[in-house]
Amino acid sequence: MDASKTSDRLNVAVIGAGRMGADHIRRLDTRISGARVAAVVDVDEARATDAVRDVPGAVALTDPTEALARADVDAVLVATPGFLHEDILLAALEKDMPILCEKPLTQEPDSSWRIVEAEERLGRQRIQVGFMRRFDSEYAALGGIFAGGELGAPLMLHCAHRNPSTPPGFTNEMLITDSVVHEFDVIRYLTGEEIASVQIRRGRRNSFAPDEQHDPQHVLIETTGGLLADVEIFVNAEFGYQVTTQAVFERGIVNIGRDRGPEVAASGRWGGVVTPGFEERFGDAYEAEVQSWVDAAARGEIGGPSAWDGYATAACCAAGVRAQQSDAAVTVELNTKPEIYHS
Ligand SMILES: NC(=O)C1=CN([C@@H]2O[C@H](COP(=O)(O)OP(=O)(O)OC[C@H]3O[C@@H](n4cnc5c(N)ncnc54)[C@H](O)[C@@H]3O)[C@@H](O)[C@H]2O)C=CC1
Ligand SMILES: O=C1[C@@H](O)[C@H](O)[C@@H](O)[C@H](O)[C@H]1O
Repeated sequence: MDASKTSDRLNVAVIGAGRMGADHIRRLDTRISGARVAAVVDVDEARATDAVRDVPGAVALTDPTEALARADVDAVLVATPGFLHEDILLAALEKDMPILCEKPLTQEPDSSWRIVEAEERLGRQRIQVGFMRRFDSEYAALGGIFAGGELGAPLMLHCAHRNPSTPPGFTNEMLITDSVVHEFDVIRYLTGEEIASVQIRRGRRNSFAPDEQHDPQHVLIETTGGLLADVEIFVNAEFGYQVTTQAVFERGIVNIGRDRGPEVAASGRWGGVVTPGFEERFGDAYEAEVQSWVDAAARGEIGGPSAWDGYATAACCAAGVRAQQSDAAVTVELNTKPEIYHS
């Protein structure tokens, strides 16, 4: 018998050792309890080898199916680009393994729905989607205010999502499918409502943005309960990384995500530090997300957003991509939620 299987630890294969995968590998190796990295898979062999160099007992592979077939692998963390998620997810579901899939679940509603159907055939939820904002302490506190009702009914949300720059190949559609997908998730999470429609206005364009992108864009969202939300998505903002939300309630306003930290007065100036990227802004949230997944896997459960959440946000993204073509609001089309996702 494989010795690692006799331990209580979850033996994780991380698929994709790029920016996010490498970060998750470090986290699993050093800060998460109850799990170990058993394998790292990357088509770029050197990258896989680099990633396991300091991880005791982990093997470097180039083929995801090889990892899934190993006796010392019993869970999968998917961190390849979104367009590759479907095949890996279907193969891991075949093995009935706990899966943490980086967002997006997949890039289109049809492929996301195929994942939901595969999980439904399995009869239980196995996939947790990496919408880490739900694990951020400020979003959680805001969620508590929504649920508690002490400020009355929520009326509006004003969101800003600013990235310093985009990697090569970041298309105009990806402003929605890769970035605003997070706002679709948190708006659903905070309100407990699905999103009914998406409208996009493209105003003045940042001349420093890559030619293929119209950056920034203004996304207008209405939930099924009539709450209005707006999102400024600005992905070449240069100055740093910023994700803010202002929630307007009947009896108060709540702001989250403003850069805080030590305010230093020195050399004739005062001020703080701008957050450079998502790793710094959401480091604690990623850690809580992965720990929640590991803990839930030991109980045969998932510990966060589900494949349904992945599907519903993919449907919002599809509406958003259509909305980029005109100024009209586009209705979000959703299939009926399967029984296994009703808690
Ligand atoms: N939750 C969050 O805040 C964030 C989530 N992400 C998500 O994480 C995922 C990965 O994004 P990044 O790390 O930024 O991408 P990346 O491009 O830095 O890394 C992707 C890695 O996957 C590898 N790869 C490509 N095809 C493969 C295959 N067939 N099998 C195995 N490995 C393969 C590449 O060689 C590369 O090392 C995406 O789904 C992205 O949306 C990314 C950034 C932040
Ligand atoms: O998920 C992420 C990236 O993939 C995406 O490109 C960024 O816009 C988000 O801020 C980050 O959290």
